[in-house]
Amino acid sequence: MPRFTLTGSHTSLSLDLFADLHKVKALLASAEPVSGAVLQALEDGLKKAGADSSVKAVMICGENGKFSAGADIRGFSAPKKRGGALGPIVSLIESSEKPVVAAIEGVALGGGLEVALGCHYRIAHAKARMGLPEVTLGLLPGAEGTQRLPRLIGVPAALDMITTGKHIPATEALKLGLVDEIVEENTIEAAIRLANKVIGQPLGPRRLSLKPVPKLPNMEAFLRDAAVRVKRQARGCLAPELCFQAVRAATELPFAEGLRRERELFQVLLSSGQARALQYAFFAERAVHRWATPTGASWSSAAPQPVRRAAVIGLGTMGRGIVTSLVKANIPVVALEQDLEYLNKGRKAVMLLLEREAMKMEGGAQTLDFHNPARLQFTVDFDLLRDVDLVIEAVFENMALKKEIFHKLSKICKPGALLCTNTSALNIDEIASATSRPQQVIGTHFFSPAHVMRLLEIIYGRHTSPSAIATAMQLAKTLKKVGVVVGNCFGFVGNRMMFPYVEQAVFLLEEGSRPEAVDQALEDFGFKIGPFRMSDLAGLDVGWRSRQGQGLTGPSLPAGTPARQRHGQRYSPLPDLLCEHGRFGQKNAKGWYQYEKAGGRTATPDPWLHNFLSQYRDTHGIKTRFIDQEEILERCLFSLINEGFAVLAEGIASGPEHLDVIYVNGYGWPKHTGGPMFYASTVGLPRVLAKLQKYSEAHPDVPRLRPNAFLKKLVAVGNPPIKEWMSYLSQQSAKL
Ligand SMILES: CCCCCCCCCCCCC[C@H](O)CC(=O)SCCNC(=O)CCNC(=O)[C@H](O)C(C)(C)COP(=O)(O)OP(=O)(O)OC[C@H]1O[C@@H](n2cnc3c(N)ncnc32)[C@H](O)[C@@H]1OP(=O)(O)O
Repeated sequence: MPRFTLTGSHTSLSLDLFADLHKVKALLASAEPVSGAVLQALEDGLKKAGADSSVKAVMICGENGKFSAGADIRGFSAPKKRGGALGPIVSLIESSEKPVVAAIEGVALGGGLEVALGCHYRIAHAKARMGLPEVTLGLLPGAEGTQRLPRLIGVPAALDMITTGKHIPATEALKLGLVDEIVEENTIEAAIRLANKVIGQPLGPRRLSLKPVPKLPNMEAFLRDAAVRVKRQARGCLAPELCFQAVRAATELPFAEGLRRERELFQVLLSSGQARALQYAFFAERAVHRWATPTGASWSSAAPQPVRRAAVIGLGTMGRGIVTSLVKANIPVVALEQDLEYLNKGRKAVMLLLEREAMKMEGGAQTLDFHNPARLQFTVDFDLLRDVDLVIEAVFENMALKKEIFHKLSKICKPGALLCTNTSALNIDEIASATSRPQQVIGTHFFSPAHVMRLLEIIYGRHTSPSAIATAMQLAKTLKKVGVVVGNCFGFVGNRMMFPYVEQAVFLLEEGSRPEAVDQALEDFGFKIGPFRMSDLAGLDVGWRSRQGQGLTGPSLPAGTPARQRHGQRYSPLPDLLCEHGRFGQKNAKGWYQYEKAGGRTATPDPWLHNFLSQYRDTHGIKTRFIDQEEILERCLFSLINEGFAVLAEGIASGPEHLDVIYVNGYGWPKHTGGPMFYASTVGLPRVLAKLQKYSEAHPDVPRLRPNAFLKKLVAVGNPPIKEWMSYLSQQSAKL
C-alpha cells in the first residue's frame, strides 16, 4: 500500500510517497514555493495510487507523530509564494475509487483537517487535537472545510468550531463524529487495519460532499440567533462573521455552489487588513519567546532552573489567582499569609476558584488534586519557604512592605531560589536591593484575574541573571501564559503606555465628553472594555492610593498647588474628587457610572456624574465643547502609541511586537488590529505624527502628546515597515 505522509509538523503540508521516496524528497528540497510542491506531490501520489491496480487502499498520515498544522501561514502574506489551491486536492482525495484513511496523530489543524475531511475514514490517536483555527488568523477554512464539516458533524458543532477556531481533543472529536475511531496505541497500524477492513465497501456514503447537511427542526431560528451571537463576540473582527456566512451557505446551497461562496468569502478575508494583522499577531506571540537583554543575555544561551515547588506570599485577588494558576500547572505550592484571619479568608477563596477550574477541566477535581497538602499547603510560617525553588510575592503595592518581605526571603530561602515580585509599576532594583542576591530577583507582573489572563510581563532588574529570566519565561510557558521580557521603568511597558491613554480619557471629560461616549468610542474600536468601565471594575481607590503615594494628591500635596496642574503640567483631579465623594467603582455601586448594587456589573450612565462634570467645568472656567469619536480615538490611542515609541527608543522592550503582544494579551486591545504599534504602522506613521503634532499644539501643557523623537525619525526616513523600525535606532539610544 502506498503511504502519503504529510510531513513538516507546523509549516506546511508536504508529502512523501513511500513507494517513490527519493524522487519526492528531491522535489521538496528544491521546491519554490514549498506549498505548491506539496500540493503537486499529493496530486501526483493520488493519481499514481489510482492508476496502480495493485493498490487497494490509501492511508494519509503525518511524520514525527504529527498530522499537519495546515497551510504555511507565512505564505498568505507573500502573494508570489501562494501555491495552487488545496481544495481541489481535497476533492481529489474524496473522489478516489480506493478507500483513503487519515491517521491523525498530534494535530490536524486548518488545511490539515480539511485534508482529513476529504478522506473516507478518519482514525485519531487519543492524544490528538483537531481544529479549524483559520478564524484566528483572520481567514476561513478555504479548502472546502466550511462545506464538509457541517455535513459531517451538523451545523451547531461545525459553526462552533469554525467561528471560534478552538482545538478539540480526540475524545470530543469522536463524540461529534468527526473521527470514526480513536486509539491509544499505534495510530498508523490501526489505520492500516481499518483500510484493509473497508476495502471493497461502497464509498458513496463516506463522501461528505454527497451527504446532505443534517437538518435542524428550527434551522432558521438557530441561524438567526447564531448570527447575532457571532457578531457580538467578534467585536469588529470580520472573520467570524464571514465564517458564519460560509457555514450558512452550506445549509442553503448545493455543495458546488457552497464551495464557490467559500472561495469568494476566503478572498475577501485574504485581502483584508485584519488577516494581515492577525497573522502578524500569531508570529509576534512566538517572536517574544526569543528574548534578549541589553547585556547580551538571551533565550539562546540562558538555561532555566527547574521549578519543582513554589510559594506565593499574599492571598489577595492577585495571590489567589497566581496560586490557582500554579496548581493548574501541577506545581506544588505553599501559600502564605500574614495571619490566620487573612489565611483562612484566602484559603476559602482559592478553594472556590480551584473547584470552579476543576469543573471546567476534563476529569474533574481529581486532575487538580488540590486537597492534597503535598500539592497545596496554606501557612503563616515563613520557615516553610526554605526549600521552594521559586517565590512569588503578591502583597499590595507598597515598597516598604515589599522590601521587608524580600529581606526576609533572602535570609530564609535556599540560595538558588528565584525571588519574584508581582508588581505593576514598582522599581525592581529597589526591591532587589533589600536582598543579598539581586541576581535572583525578578518582576513577574500578572494580570487580573491571574488564573485567566494570558499575559505575564517579566521585568529584569540591573542585576537579574540570564538564568533567572529564562526560569521566569519557562514558568510562563508552564502556566500556559505568554511571557514578555521587558526592562525596568515606572509602569514597565503595559502600564507605562496606559498612563497617557487614561490621562487623555479624563482630559476629554474635562473638556466636554462623558464616560459613556469615551468608552463607546473605544469599545467600537474593539477594546473589550473602555477606560471608565475598566476603572470602575478595578476600583478607583487603587489609582488614588498610588497618586497619594506619589504626592500628586492627598495631605502631602503642598498648599497652594493649582488644582489642575502638577510639576508645571496639566493634571486632572477628577478621579481624586470622585474618590473623595466616596465613589470607588463597582465595589460600592458608584464610580464613573452607577450600578444596581455593590459589586454589580451593569454600568448605567449617572446623572449625578453628568451634573458634577458640569459644575466642575464651571468652577474651572472650562467651556464645554462637543468632542467627536475621531478625536476621542486619536487622542487616547495615539498618545499610548507615542509612549510606545519612547519605550522602544529607551530599550525597555526589544521590538514593537513585544508591545503588541502585551497589549493584545493583557489590556484587551483588539487583536484584529495587530496591537498598538502594528495599528500605527497601518494608519501610517506620518498621520500619527501629524495628529500628535496637532493635539500637542492645542494642549502644550500635556508632554505626553508631544511626538516622540523616534517616531519623528521613522517618519523622516520614509515610514519604513514595522519589521525595520528597530534598525533605525542608533546604538547609543537603543539599550537593546
Ligand atoms: C497546504 C498548502 C497550502 C497552500 C497555500 C495556498 C493558499 C490558498 C489556498 C487556501 C487554502 C486554505 C487552507 C486552510 O484552510 C488554511 C490554513 O490551513 S491556515 C493554517 C491553520 N493552522 C493553524 O492556524 C495552526 C497554527 N499553529 C499552531 O496552532 C501551533 O503552532 C501548533 C501547531 C499547535 C504547535 O504549537 P507549539 O508546539 O506550541 O509550537 P509553536 O506554536 O511555537 O510553533 C512552532 C513553530 O512553527 C511555526 N508554525 C506553526 N504553525 C505554522 C503554520 N501553520 N504555518 C507557518 N508556521 C507555523 C510557528 O510560527 C513556530 O515557529 P517560529 O515562529 O517560532 O519560528
